Amino acid sequence: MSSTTRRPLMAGNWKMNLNHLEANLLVQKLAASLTEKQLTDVETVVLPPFTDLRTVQTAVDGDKLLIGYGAQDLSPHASGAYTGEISGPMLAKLGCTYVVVGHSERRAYHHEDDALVNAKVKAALTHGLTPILCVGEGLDVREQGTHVAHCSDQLDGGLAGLTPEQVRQVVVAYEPVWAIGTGKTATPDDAQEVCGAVRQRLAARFDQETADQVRVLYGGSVKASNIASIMGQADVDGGLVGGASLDAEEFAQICRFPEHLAR
Ligand SMILES: O=C(CO)COP(=O)(O)O
Repeated sequence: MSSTTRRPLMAGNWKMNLNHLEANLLVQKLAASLTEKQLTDVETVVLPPFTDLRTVQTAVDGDKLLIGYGAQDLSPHASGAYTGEISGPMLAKLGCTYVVVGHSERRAYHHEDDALVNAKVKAALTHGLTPILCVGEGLDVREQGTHVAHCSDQLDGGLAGLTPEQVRQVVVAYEPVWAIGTGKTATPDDAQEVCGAVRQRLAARFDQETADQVRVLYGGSVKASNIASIMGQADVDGGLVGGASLDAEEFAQICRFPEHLAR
């Protein structure tokens, strides 16, 4: 399968930004900025904070918007005495299709290790959510030149114990930590190097069909001005966009990247 048969995915990770009123406005503006064809060609997804999800669901359902949505994290548990946690069944009930798992900010600030990330990937799949499994190296690892091995290890850890059928349900996002929120984007070649290595690793650990089907995103200072060159890479199937997804017009321009490729 070539990259052209994997449907591009642009996912906006809002992180801890926007209240529910601002969320409603942004989703309406985003939908108004994209045509039905554009939303069909490029899967467009927003990942708001938990407190905005019900509002986003109401906007999407009420106006039948072709925008998907999901959460930024989930509990590995389905229910119970886990104060402050949100479960997979709760997210599924709100119509979420995606959930980010193992974002570098959660690995760094909440000490999430590969075992917990793996449990969360499994919880997402059990409850019918598509996990967006994040991998990525810090600057120290990049400078040592061991970034491919580092990301492969995180991939192995996140997908441990899964069948090839389950892995085909997963989206992988390569987000070099040194490029997140820094304005320092990886070059298209940097993105391709690791996204390609992720696909090779999937083929080696599972099978070629699985590797061909899994979508691999790039994230880290993605903007309207750099998305086309990143999407021009064979193994990059989309973007996980932080800061630029908080601006409806900028994110819509990112989602319209095929127009820039055609030029
Ligand atoms: O972490 C990111 C998305 O998950 C990337 O964030 P920025 O696009 O703000 O660099």
